[in-house]
Amino acid sequence: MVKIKRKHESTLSKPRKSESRKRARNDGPARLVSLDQLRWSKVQMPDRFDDAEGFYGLEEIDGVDVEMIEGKTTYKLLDPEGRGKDKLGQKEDSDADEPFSPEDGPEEEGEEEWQGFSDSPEDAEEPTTMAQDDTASAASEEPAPEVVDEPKTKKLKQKKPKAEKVPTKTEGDDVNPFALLEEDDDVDLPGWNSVDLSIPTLRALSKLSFGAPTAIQQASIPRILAGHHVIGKASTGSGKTLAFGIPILESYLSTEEPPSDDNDDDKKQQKEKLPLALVLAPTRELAHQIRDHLTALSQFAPDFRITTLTGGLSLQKQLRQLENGSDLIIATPGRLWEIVSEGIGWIDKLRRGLRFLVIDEADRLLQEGHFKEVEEVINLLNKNEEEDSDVESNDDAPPLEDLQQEPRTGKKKKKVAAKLPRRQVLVFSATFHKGLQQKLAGKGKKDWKGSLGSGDLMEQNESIEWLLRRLNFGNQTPKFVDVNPVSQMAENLREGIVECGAMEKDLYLYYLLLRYPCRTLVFTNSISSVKRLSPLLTELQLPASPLHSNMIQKARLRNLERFSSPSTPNSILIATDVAARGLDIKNVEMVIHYHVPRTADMYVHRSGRTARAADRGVSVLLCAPEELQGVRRLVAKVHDEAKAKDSLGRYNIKSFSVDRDLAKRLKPRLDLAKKIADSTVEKQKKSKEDDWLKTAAEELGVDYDSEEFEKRKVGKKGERGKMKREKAAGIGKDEVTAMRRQLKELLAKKVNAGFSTRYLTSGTVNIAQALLDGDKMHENIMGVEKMRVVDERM
Ligand SMILES: Nc1ncnc2c1ncn2[C@@H]1O[C@H](COP(=O)(O)OP(=O)(O)OP(=O)(O)O)[C@@H](O)[C@H]1O
Repeated sequence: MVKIKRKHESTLSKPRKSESRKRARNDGPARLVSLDQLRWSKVQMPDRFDDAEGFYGLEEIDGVDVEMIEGKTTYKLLDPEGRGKDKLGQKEDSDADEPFSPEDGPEEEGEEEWQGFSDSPEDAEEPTTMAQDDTASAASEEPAPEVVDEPKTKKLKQKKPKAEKVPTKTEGDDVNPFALLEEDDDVDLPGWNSVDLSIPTLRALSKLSFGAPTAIQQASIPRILAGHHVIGKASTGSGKTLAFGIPILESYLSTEEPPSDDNDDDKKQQKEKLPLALVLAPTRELAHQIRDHLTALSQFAPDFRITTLTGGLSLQKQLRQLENGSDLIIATPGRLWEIVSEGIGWIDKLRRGLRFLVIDEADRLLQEGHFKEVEEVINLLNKNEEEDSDVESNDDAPPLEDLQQEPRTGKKKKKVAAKLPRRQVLVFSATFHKGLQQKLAGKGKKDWKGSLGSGDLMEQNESIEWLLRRLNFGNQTPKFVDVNPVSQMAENLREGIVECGAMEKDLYLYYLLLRYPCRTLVFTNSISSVKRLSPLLTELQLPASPLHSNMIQKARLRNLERFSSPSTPNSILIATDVAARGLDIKNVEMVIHYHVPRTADMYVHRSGRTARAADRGVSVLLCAPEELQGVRRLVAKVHDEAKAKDSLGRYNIKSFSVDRDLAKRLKPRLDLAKKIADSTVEKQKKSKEDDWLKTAAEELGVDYDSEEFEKRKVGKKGERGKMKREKAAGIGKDEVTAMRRQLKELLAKKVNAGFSTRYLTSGTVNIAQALLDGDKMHENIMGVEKMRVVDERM
């Protein structure tokens, strides 16, 4: 069998569908046909194949045998099981773009790979149809940027009843029409009355026990539903994901059309599955978390399909999910760029389909190598958009507060908006630098657009201003919604420092983890510190796992899962800033900054992994004396300075009290554990290095002499460090076993001599209070559960 390609010529017109179908019905499984009778399909060129050199218009055909009969070339259509009758002229919905599906057609190269791997439940998603709506929700055009400093409590118009999602594959014709009405009665969420939502969304919110919107949700959702671009700022853990997730789901529900019996091919073509929304997230973990969050939100919209596109997991599988149809795509910029730059037709589909572009953790998206990819993706989406980015104007449009969502009737809505953007851009973060905030709030001298200027991009590559300039807001000024204009920190967070020498950080970290056992996230500034601390704490029998960007993706996700598991309430995650943004892990009670964060924003985001939603939490900075001034400055930036300064004008960050005697008694354990951990790490490193060098030497055909190599390395890394590493790596197996035995004995001995357990009480522990009040509060800080740990190890 061959695959034939031909260059498109108008004379080689394809047979009309009805004609070819007729022929198919009359013919047998394998037939001789003329060239024009074959079902040619257009060869799709990669999206980024800019200079096609005449290749556009190329057509191809599969499943054809070529035979020479009496000097003439004849084409024989292969149809092994006679099923080609349908295939010849009539495409089936599920394989709309493929001449033969892998199941139906002859085996093709690469088919196995295409079947994908099943390492995630996403595989199970089934394709369904989705109708697109060209109109956006109603809104008025307001020239000045609207700023919402306080959450608006003003009630919008009374909620109108909405049509329930039309049942599709799981619910048959014999569904009890009253069942859905009965279920509606279950939704009693008066807290959400101010936001006009459909029944499936309300039911999910009720199931999730979200009785009322958070401030950012209350302020943003009506504006997004009304069709505006929104830039949203709210503290960490305040529910920003649903602030954009709810309007996306509402938009989907309002445009979803009931399945029709219509078999007409052309109409089916019109119902092409296009993605409705794209969320860009800076890290893979965050992308997966957003998916989980929005999957829970859309649990009563079973046909709402979410696809995550993240690096480290199978590209083929993600592509297959995209092909199956996706309403919402959640992507990291790298993987998205990989797909759109090499894939076929995706840029076009995104351009035509997207009604929402969400930039989550906007400022971070521009850091750490994402800059170029974000720029490219935005440029591609913007292409050809500038001219037609707004829908028609309607000067009579009502003001925002009077706007009301159309009832979810499942039918297309009336176009009543004034210059509504065709695609809404939603930008969210907990941190926007103060200058920009002022500009967005219209308090600066220039308006936000004018002031962004056109400076050197490379100088501004970490600036959200650059991003805002690049995003296509069309003629609409985005609404800036800021629900915490003064302090950037979460309300229930207690912050403080533990002062210690730079070389004592390991000791005080161990002290804190042992003294206040709870789910704790420890942040460091480097991967090497994560790699060192994680085995060290493991040797000390603490449940610690590492997380950094050099780990393979599956290990990253596994460690996160382990850290979040309810069965390990005192788990510890040692992480770089890859875990600083967006991660929403239940019951993280303490965040420890082993290294002082490099920026104030990073301090906000790291600390924001605790004290989320209504929970409380504590953020502890391990701070060497020489770091103190910098820390004061850093912390001052994220608080209301006027209130936070002491009489000397310094930001008054609390010093947590620690029992230094007790800490000192922990030192022998720590020193021994360090020796063991260092030896293991160095041995692993050496063996990896040796392996790598041996392989490289083999490939180059040279001899590898590890001693010779070491000699050369010394000059670079320093004699002392080298000797230390060598010593650690040189510790024999027996010695390590002996040290482990010794450590076990030390860990079994109590070090809290003089510390009476009779005061220990059960109940909830307020670690922040305990840290603030110091050791006199021992009796209040450790519950029975915690006492068990303390008894064993202190
Ligand atoms: N209306 C609500 N009522 C109660 N809890 C909510 C509500 N909305 C969201 N939450 C919960 O609040 C927590 C934080 O939400 P989310 O992760 O969206 O915060 P965020 O503002 O995006 O935080 P970050 O800035 O750290 O990314 C989640 O556990 C979420 O389930």
